[in-house]
Amino acid sequence: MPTRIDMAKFAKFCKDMGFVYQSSEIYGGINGFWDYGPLGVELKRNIKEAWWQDMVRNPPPGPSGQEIRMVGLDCSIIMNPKVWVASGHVATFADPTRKCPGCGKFTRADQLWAILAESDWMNSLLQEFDPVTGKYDSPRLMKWAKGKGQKLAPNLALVKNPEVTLSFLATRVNGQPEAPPSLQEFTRYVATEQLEATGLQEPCPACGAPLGEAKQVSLMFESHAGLDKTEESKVYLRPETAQGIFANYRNVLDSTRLKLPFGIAQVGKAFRNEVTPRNFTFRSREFEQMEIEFFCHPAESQQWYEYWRDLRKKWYSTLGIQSDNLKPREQGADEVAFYSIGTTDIEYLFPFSDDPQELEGVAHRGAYDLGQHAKHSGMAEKFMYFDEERWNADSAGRTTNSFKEWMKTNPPAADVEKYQFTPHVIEPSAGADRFTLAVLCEAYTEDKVPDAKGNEETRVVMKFHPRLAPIKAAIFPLVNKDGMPERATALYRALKPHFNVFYDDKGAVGRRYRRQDEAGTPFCITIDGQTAEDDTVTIRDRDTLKQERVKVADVRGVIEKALTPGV
Ligand SMILES: Nc1ncnc2c1ncn2[C@@H]1O[C@H](COP(=O)(O)OP(=O)(O)OP(=O)(O)O)[C@@H](O)[C@H]1O
Repeated sequence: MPTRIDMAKFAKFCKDMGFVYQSSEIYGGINGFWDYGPLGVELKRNIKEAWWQDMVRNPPPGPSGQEIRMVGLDCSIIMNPKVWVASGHVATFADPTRKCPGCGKFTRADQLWAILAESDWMNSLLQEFDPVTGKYDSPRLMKWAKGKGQKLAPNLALVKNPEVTLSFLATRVNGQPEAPPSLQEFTRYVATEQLEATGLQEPCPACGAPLGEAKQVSLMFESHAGLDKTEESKVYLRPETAQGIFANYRNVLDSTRLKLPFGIAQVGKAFRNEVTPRNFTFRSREFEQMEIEFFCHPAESQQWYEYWRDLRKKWYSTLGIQSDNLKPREQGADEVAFYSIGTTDIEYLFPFSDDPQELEGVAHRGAYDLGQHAKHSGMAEKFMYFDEERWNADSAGRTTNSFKEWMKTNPPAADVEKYQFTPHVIEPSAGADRFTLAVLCEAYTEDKVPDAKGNEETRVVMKFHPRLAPIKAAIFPLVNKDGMPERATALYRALKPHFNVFYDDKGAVGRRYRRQDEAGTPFCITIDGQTAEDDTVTIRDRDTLKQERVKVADVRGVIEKALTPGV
């Protein structure tokens, strides 16, 4: 089984440091909602700003070296509900869900095994199981079944029929000559045996009672606009930012006079009434998306799909995500949406799961979305694109320069589609919170460093890419005398307009370094006795621990260099 991070422990670290807090914690919290603390808000802002800078303001050239034209939008969260009828969300944005007749809790049916693997009773059971050898000790599991198991999941097969379940596990787990089973497989063995031995349904993750049948349940959050709470006043909180872009496609074309291909980007909140919010912020009910709809000629759409798919994967690596942990996966025919010509999920190996999980989907959506809005709005002509440049360029051998006149000659449909068509759309759709979580997981490192006396000590260091680091530099006067605080304050004030910097004069310098390591600050700048003599300071690198003497006037340049985008 892969090494797993204890998400409860990790969430506590994130809380203690001020990265992420549970929403409304003083009232017991609310499932699926999170707040970002002082460090977290800077981290997430840096992520969104890096995305905007690299994808919207300065995307790399296209497949033939051409400039990429991108603009932004900021749409309302509540839109005319007809948008969501046209997009298909009202009818089909739902997940298969199973209700537990025992405790009344709902579970997402298509993720049941993964959810079961994370349940309290499974985690308690795992403590009796040796994940390194993949073996278990039958008497320990028997003791669990008769003790903790009775309390946590009295209906579980292992609790009801421990002898039968254990003999089954002996053949399937200990008897397995190949690799040890994954956590989900192990869970499945426990529950499969339950099915075979007792004829019960799969167990509820919360209480172990047999679950009911799967039913589709809508994920749309509903509200009402206006004081009358009627069917007519019903509105939805947007479940994605994309539809605001499609609904404004014509407005953007008219106000910017952009020509294909071009992209429209939006960053904003989305809401999904997820059946089983889980894995810290990974699956929340309120989250932020960073979405691009890239409109292009149908004949060129495949190359644009490949451009965005490759670029988006590369972007994560340039921000410090190790390539080995990034797993782009082309969706299979069984999972891809019916209108999609191709979809690649860029997945990340989060430490809470043995399977990679989606960070972003890059979808070739064909003409589906614009086609739907053309149909439902009754304004089909607004969604057709006339490619004037191509029409003018292809004038050779034509008797008229007027497209209207030419249409009267009944040209073949394939010829017409060269000039007038519904654009195809490539959609790279990323989650700002999911990437923030990936960045937090990837950055979290425990290493050994020498303490003040030269002894080895364990430090926690958040190895954020400098562009994403919440604090770029911390400034320390070595001691609070001999003019050092004044010089340190002057440097702090000089850097503050440019970067998020932090001034700390409390405690031993070693302690101050540790605090900044935990916050992921790439540079610690110390003003010491020598500063008064030659106007230099030391800059300590968070990762290498190397200290360099640098002229005060050069400090800003050192930080700026580390923040240069690298896509
Ligand atoms: N509940 C959620 N919490 C946090 N981020 C989310 C959530 N749902 C979607 N996202 C983010 O929005 C992106 C685009 O949304 P999309 O509709 O493609 O997700 P999805 O395929 O439904 O995701 P999943 O399969 O994980 O439910 C996802 O890749 C993810 O980063």
